[in-house]
Amino acid sequence: MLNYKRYKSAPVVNFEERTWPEKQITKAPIWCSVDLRDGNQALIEPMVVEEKIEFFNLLVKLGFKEIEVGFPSASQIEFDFLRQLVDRKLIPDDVAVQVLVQCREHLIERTFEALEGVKSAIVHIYNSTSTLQRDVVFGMDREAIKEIAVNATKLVKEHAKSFPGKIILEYSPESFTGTELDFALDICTAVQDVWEPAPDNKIVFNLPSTVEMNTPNVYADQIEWMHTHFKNRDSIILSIHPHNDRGCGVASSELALLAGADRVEGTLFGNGERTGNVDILNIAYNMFSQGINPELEIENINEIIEVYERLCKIPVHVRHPYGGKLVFTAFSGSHQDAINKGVKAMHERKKEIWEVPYLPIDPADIGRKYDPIVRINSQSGKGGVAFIMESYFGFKLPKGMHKEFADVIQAISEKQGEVAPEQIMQEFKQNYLERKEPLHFRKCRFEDLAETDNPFDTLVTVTYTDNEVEKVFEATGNGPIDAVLRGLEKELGINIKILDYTEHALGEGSGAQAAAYIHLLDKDTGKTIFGVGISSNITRASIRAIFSGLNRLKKS
Ligand SMILES: CC(=O)SCCNC(=O)CCNC(=O)[C@H](O)C(C)(C)COP(=O)(O)OP(=O)(O)OC[C@H]1O[C@@H](n2cnc3c(N)ncnc32)[C@H](O)[C@@H]1OP(=O)(O)O
Ligand SMILES: CC(C)C(=O)C(=O)O
Ligand SMILES: [Mg+2]
Repeated sequence: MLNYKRYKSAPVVNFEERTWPEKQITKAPIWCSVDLRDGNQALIEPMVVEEKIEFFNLLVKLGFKEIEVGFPSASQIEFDFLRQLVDRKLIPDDVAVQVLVQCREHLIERTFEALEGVKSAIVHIYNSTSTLQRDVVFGMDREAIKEIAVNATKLVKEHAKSFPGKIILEYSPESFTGTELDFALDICTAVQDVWEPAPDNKIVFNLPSTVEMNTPNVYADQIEWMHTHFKNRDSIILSIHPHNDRGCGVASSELALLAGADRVEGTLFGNGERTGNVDILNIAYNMFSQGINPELEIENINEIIEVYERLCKIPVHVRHPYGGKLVFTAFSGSHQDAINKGVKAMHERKKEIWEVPYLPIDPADIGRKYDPIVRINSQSGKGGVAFIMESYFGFKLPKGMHKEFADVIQAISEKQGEVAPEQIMQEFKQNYLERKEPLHFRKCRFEDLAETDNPFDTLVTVTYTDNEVEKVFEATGNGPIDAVLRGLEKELGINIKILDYTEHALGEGSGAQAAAYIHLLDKDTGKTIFGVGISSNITRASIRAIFSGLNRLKKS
């Protein structure tokens, strides 16, 4: 049995004035990527300078205006990376680079050396404020911890005065979620008093869930409490920095945005310490799926995945929201059926708003138009097979035929597992289009009897082979299909009724083929079956469909 008694529940916030449960997200926050710092510091093999540069360029391309580029005082490689960005003029004018540093004098000095030549920088200082870390890491009381933050703020302020570019201060009471709220506010206020921000020169207070310790509603309460208790709130950018220890990083972020946060720090696909930082793409695509502009250029997720996987050397999980290989694919029958109907309804009703069951967004909108929406295995059903036939090959099987053909595919999938679209098409050809034994239609001549005394309007002369023996017959009927069928009934001594007939063009243009589907009833046995034919001539396609159906009847 699990020894759960070793653990205690994290405290909740007694904050009845909360308003976040009533709110809705309506606009994108300020995004700050921490891939090159928090993400990078958690990699088995941290990125080398050239890799960081490629990642930085990707972040710029995606539209990030604030990018934490590293911890330049921590190592030469981190220092050199920032120098490369500056020396190679890789930082666009509208992008602020952010640098992290502990509240320690020599590290702050080294950080400013690294920043030389930067036009706009966010200097991000942090110290841990949680009860646990005050006790076991620092062995200090609240006042001493506060002094660390205040002294560092003074130092940054001194450096900022003589710095030629713009410096914004970001302060993180690290381990905020394990910190008493009154102390978090007290330490932020002390920093605020030293820095003296103003509405046109805001300070960033970043309230991290360094370790996710509770349910997202508790984080939201903590954020709203701070949001409503900060003084001079209009001089503050309230930033969040959720981690994902409980797997709720995205939910925590979304509730924290409702609770008053202005800014989100996170990473692509949630890379970062332990279970990761919050996945910014996930939040952004969630917004997009609700009709909100996420204000990031993320319409080509495949390109993002390619760069991310190559540089971080971490694969995106197949079930990862939006990015995973399987997240837009349905294997199961009822899902496939609903998707098939939903996609059809979208086209037929020319709907502007995307509404397809089981697909929260159109994969094509984020560059995943070649992803299979439907894959066929033994859990699949007739809707899925019909969807493959239409979306891959253009065959709009009549509804009554879905089960007949799905049964053919089901038998195969039960033996071999997944059946690829090409194999489904192959089976369709073998079972319908190329069904030429024992009867093989060769050619047909038509004569119009409309101006004659004949009660029928069409005379056909059909050449076919029966078990490879060539035969010819003449027959009359109302239209070519009726005439051919009457002739075949006589020739073969059978009684056939046409239950249904449909046809459609298979492609654009005059050279396009047509497909004809015929549903036949054998009146003697009561058996029904479909036949399918294709040709550039629709009458020929229909006659082929009759022969296909009769061959299938004979076989069955
Ligand atoms: C939640 C986060 O992700 S925070 C960011 C974490 N990222 C990193 O740490 C990556 C880069 N860090 C490093 O390379 C190193 O830690 C360095 C170079 C910055 C500092 O290295 P060192 O000084 O050798 O070691 P270390 O980080 O262990 O320093 C610990 C000392 O700093 C103190 N300290 C730790 N964090 C802070 C802080 N934010 N502000 C002030 N002091 C701090 C500790 O209490 C400890 O003090 P002690 O020596 O009196 O016990
Ligand atoms: C440096 C801080 C903001 C951090 O990464 C965290 O608390 O997770
Ligand atoms: Mg972090």
